[in-house]
Formats: sequence, structure tokens, C-alpha cells
Amino acid sequence: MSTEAAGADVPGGDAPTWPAEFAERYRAAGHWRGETFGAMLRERAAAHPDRIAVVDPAGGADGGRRTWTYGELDRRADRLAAGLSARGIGRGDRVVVQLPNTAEFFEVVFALFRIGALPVFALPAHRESEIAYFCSFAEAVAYVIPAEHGGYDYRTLAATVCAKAPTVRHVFVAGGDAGAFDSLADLPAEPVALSEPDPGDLAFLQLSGGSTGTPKLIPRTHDDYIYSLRGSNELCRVTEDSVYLCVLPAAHNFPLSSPGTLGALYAGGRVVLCPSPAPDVAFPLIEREGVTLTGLVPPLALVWTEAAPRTSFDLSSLDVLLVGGAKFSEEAARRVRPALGCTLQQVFGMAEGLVNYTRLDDPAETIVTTQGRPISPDDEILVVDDEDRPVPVGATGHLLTRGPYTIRGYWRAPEHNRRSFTEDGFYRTGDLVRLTATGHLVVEGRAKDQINRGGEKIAAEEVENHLLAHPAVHDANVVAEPDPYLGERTCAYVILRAGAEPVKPGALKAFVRDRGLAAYKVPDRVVFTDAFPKTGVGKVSKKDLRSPA
Ligand SMILES: O=C(O)c1cccc(O)c1O
Repeated sequence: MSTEAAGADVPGGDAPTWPAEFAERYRAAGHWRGETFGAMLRERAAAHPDRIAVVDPAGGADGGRRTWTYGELDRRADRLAAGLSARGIGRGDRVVVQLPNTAEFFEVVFALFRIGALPVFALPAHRESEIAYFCSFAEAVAYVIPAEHGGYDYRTLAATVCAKAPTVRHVFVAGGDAGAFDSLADLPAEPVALSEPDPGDLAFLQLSGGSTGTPKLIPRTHDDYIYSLRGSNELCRVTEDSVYLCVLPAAHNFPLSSPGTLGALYAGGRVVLCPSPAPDVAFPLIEREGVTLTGLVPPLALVWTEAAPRTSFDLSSLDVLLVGGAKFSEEAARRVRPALGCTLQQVFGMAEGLVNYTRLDDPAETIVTTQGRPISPDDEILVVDDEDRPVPVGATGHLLTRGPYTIRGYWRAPEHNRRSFTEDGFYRTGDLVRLTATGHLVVEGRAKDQINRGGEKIAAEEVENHLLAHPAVHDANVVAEPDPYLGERTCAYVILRAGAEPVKPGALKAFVRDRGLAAYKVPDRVVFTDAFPKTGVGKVSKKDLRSPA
């Protein structure tokens, strides 16, 4: 294994990795098989070059349907890899990829995999604050954007980011007018010989929902991630006949890997990119493309469940609906099969690794009342109290986990890693769970300071820091409050400076938005207060802020 790229457990490495005896065990068990993403696509393309890999319903030159076969995706990845190499992008380089659900996402990502460069998976919703941070922290050499998407001009964002992050030498624009930057379409070149990365090398950096002021980067290897895909495919029964509809942002870990687009491609199946999660966009695609499975966050699952009984589109090809990202209420879960005519599969996962699924043949009660069990027999689960002592089965405690596809540390974050991992390498998920007698996990809440806004994770501290930058703000605390649709929304409790100019809630929200924060992180509600409730030792009690009663 190349210790440099994988970040060995040695001083100077970018991130801790698995100790040798664990790596050996995971290899011996057949979990890590020495596959890489680049070789995976090459093999699939050789085995079935003419089978369709990717359907982009609006990606054609005329705005119509565009399809790429495995052969074409493979050729495109090779040609783009050659073009990117010619621009000096090489092994281990970081490239921030912020693309919507379009076919180019896969062309770019597989080209980077071929080079051994690391995509950093940003979301289309991210703005200057997040992107400038990812680019600077990751010392990214390039940044890939659409020209425009959802009425937003990413070229303007890129100009700001470049001014703040001097390591970014290239901005590549996929589709549309590249403006001052380079068009992705101009890059492809005659394929060149590139040496395959090692399966133990990092493949990409995924984003953490996090609970700290700055998002953390998650280093995933080819070996570990491909194992999670293979395991997911087995549990979700993904085969070459599967058609996965990618509704959520393609870069997010859930639609990427659980089993997601990469799982579908691994199986030789088909990926259909959904440009919008709205039923009037997704339902016609399900009918036309014969979609067999998809993944949704709970608020979208509610919308689909309500819309399905009234639709004139034929949804009968849909076998499995995965729901995850936030807790799905039992009542909503019960409505899935009657409304959509498919099997619900709950998934409780995290970009750091561990993914749990209800099994397709679990009893109906288990499927609606639990968040499933781990993919792997080698996923180790501990449920502990505040002192790290195991709680009895059935009691609620902190979820700790270690296993063949769960990271041993964040990228370049040694101090944070000391808090987020135990000495023997268990990841402290920050989730509160209980285990049922059948070994299924039930998510009961969370201990980390995070808001889960319909599946979008928001670190309270990150938003608080932006509020604190306002001249009239003395102190701020951001907490979750219940929302019937999102599950949770954000509420910012703010103490204004004595004698400061009066400021309205709307002005504070606008202030945060103007600082370049993704819109989903802007507080839904701002409440002014004179004091925060305190705990016994005088710390702010977020628990009491959450339930003012
Ligand atoms: O991050 C998540 O919320 C998530 C949910 C479901 C499945 C996953 O893989 C995830 O990473």
C-alpha cells in the first residue's frame, strides 16, 4: 500500500488507516479484494460495452435524453483522464467536484479515479463559505462546476473561490458557457497510459455532516468503499437488471453508495439521473426508464407517498424504496407499501462508513420500526454510556463502531480524531441508539451538536460562528426544533449586544446567507433572548433551549 496517499498511521500521514492486523483480516475474509474504481469500470466495459450505464434525461445537446453505454463512459473517462493529466493533475491531487445530477458527474469522477486524483465531493447547495474552505483546506488544484444550475451562476462563485484559495489552478466548467474558465468539453485527449492506483489508496474525500465549526473530510479507499458497495448490492438485491434512480444530489454518500449509483454500476446495472425530486419529474422517469430502486430522505418519501395514489404514471417497476438520512417515522413508513406498491428498506448510514439496512425479507414490523442492521459481519457495534461502558441490550446509548469500511480518522484532523475515535479505533458516531433482541438498531436521537434538517446535517457551531460575526450579536446558539415535514428545522437563539442597533430576524438570516453559506444552513427561525438556560456547571444547556418549557 502506498503509505503516502492512504495516509498511514504514522506521523506525517494525512489520516490514520487500519492497523495491519485488521487490514489482513479484512482481506482474508474477502471483504477487500484489491479492486479499484478505474479497473472496475474497465472490466464492466469489456464485459458489456453496449449496455447502458447512465441515462441523463436532459443531458442531450437539444436538452433531451442522453445515454452513455459502459463502453462510452469508459472511453470518456480515459480521454478526460488524459486531458486532466496534460493539465498537470496527478496522483493524490485533490479536485473539488460540485456538479448536479448530470452524466458529466460520472465522467469526471471516473477520470479522476483513473488518475488517482481525489474528488472532494461538494454539493450543489454549497456556497463560498463551504467551497472556499474545502479548496483551501484540501489544497485543491482544481474545481469542477456547472456553468449554471437551479438559477445560480457557479462561475461567479468560482471567481470568488479562486481569489480566496490560491492552490486552485484550474476551474473546469461542465456544460454551458465556460466564461473566463476552461470548458470541460475541450479537455478530452487521446488516452495515455496511467498506472492504476493501489486498492488501498484513497479514492476520494467525502464530506462529514459534522458538528464542528469547520466540516471534516472523510478519506475513503477503493478497497473499503467497494466493499460497502458489494455488501449493499447484496442486501438491496442490485443486479445487472437494476435501474437506480438518483434523486438526491449525486455526490452525497447515500445516493452514491447505498447502494446508489456506484453500486448500480458495480453490478452492471443502469443509473438514471433525476434532475429534480418532484413527483411530476421523477414519476414519469420511473415509468419511462423502468426504474427498480431509488433512495429518498424522509421528507421526500412523504411527498412521494402522498402523490403516488393520484398519479397517472405507472410506478409498478419500482421494487425497493430506500429511505434514510434522518429518522423515518413509523407512521410514514407504514404508508410506503400501500401508496407506492414497493418494499421499504430503511437505511441508516454515514459517510464515515457504517451503513445499516433493514433486510428485504425482514418482518414488516421490523422494516417499519427499526433502522436495520450493519452490512458486514465484521462491523463491530458498541452501545455505551457516557463513560464508554456498554449498556444492557435494549437500553439507549452512544453508538460506537469499527469495521472494514469505517474510517479510522478524518483527513488531516489529528486533534479532532482524538475526540471522535476511541483509542482502539472505534468511531464515535454521535448517534444515540438502542439494539433490539434481533440485533436491529433503532435510532433514538443524537448526542452530537448537529441539526438534521430532513437529511441535511447542519453543525450548530458552524452557523453560530457566522451569526457571531454580526456586529450586533453578542452570543448565539443554534438548536433543532420539530418540524412536521423536515423532522427538524433550525432555530437560532440570539443575544444582542447592549446598545447595538436594533436588528430584525430577517436581517440576521440575510447576513448569514450573504456570508456565502449554503441556504439550507440559514436558520429557519431567529429568536432574540436576554439569556441562555445554563447547566449545573454553567455551560449553555442546549437541551433546555430545545424544550423551552
Ligand atoms: O449520511 C447519511 O445520512 C447516509 C444515509 C444513508 C446511507 C448513507 O450511506 C449515508 O451516508
